[in-house]
Amino acid sequence: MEMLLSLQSFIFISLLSLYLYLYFFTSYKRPAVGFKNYPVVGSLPGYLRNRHRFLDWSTETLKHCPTGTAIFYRPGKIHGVITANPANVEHILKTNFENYPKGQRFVTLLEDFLGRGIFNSDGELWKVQRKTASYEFNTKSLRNFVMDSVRFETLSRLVPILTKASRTGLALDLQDILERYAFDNICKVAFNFDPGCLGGDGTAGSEFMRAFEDAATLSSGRFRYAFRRMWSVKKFFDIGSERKLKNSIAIVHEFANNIIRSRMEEKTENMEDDLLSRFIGNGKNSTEFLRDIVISFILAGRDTTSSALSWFFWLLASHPKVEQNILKELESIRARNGRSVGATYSFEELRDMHYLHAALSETLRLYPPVPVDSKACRNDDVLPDGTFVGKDWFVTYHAYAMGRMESIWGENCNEYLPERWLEDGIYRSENVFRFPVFHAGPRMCLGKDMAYIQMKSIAASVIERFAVDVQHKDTCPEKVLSLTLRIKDGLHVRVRERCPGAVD
Ligand code: HEM
Repeated sequence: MEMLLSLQSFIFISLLSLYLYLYFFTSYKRPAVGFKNYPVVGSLPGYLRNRHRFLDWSTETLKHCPTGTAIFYRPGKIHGVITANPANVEHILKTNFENYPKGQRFVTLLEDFLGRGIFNSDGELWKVQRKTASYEFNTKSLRNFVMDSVRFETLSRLVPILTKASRTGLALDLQDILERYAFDNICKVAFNFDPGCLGGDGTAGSEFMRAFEDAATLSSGRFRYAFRRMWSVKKFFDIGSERKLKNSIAIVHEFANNIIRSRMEEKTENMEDDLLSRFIGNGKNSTEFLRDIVISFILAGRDTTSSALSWFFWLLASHPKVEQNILKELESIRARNGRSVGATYSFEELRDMHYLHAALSETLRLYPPVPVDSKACRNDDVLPDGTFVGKDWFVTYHAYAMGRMESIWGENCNEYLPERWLEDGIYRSENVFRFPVFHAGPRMCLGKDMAYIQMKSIAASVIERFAVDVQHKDTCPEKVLSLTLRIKDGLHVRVRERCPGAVD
């Protein structure tokens, strides 16, 4: 009898252990790994159900994949691969760079707008532009030009607008203001033209800015058609969004052509420090070539910094301790150099803002302006994590998901914690393949330093003068994914002056 009982207990305990093992350590009850592949329709149903929250849906999916890589299926065949694995990112962006160009599809979809500018070309055409541009981006004179332009836009436009709003109690869309700021600034740097979209009279530039925005949004919309060639049918019949795109592009191109032509007619000694003047150089390049370059730069520098700063001000609103630390850092830099609020910061002073640099990088980690970036695979390949990639598949690295991976950032990966970037108070940069927010390898962002100068100048000037009260600060705003990651419906704020007596 006793033996029977102990046999029963043994069987019971064994079954219980098996059940617990299956429950906790196997895929039982867990979501399927990777994007679900349905017969005939591939991963499309999941994509269509989650299109409005694509970034979070794909992040959840990648988190459950053993190597952070998932295959995406088109009806009937494999479409491509999405990865959040740093070793794969290094392979795609650097080690096997030649095998992962932008590719024909990307280039074709953006060609009407961007031509073959640096942002939209591969091979030799890209190399030539990259060589000249990287040389120019490293010159001190360009840096000074950027500093002057940022100083003017901040003191003459941004601060007065916020001061007025604080005195009248007016609510503002801070994202819109930051986008206008960035557009003015990048036009100045690209071809020394001030569109005056933020607080200027704006007549010359407003139409250009609107047309540019439409052209960028409608061109990126071509990537999202469920039927891939639908846009070319609409283009052929000149209807709907394609008709609007054609008109917007015509405005942008005419505007840029006029500036370029008149600049080319000027004598060389009148040349300015802007990028166009530098590219005109020996006078051998055609108007069209120069136009494509300038438009690529405006596109690259336009919405990226404004996107980062919009998310930064939203995060800051619910992290008062971070705001205090930034204020303390600014105070100590001012005290050290005997300057009062209102005097602008020099390049060296901006460089010394380690905590602010960390707070901005931490924002970029959680809300990268370019959250996903795709390449085309030229020849069959195997990624370092063992994933096979076929010729003509797309390969996407997911910077947004990477910022949320425990394997990269640890258990507190979802927290906003600028301190993770600091060692003894000094900013410590992260490996670019774990933090590919500015891309990496030969095609790494050329405007990174310029972006930090601009972001730090704006953040410092605003924070030390104004308290920014964000409406609904405790709810994460809805995201919109066009070419960059924006806040849907803008960032609505009221501002209060901190020190009305500051020198302006
Ligand atoms: C926070 C701000 C910024 C972020 C996060 C950012 C990020 C990026 C990323 C991810 C790419 C690669 C895109 C691709 O695959 O083609 C890129 C390329 C580029 N960026 Fe930025 N960018 C920023 C600001 C700027 C600014 C202010 C400029 C100034 C003009 C700029 C100029 C460029 C250029 C020219 C390229 C193309 C490089 C090439 O293809 O060789 N970026 N950037």
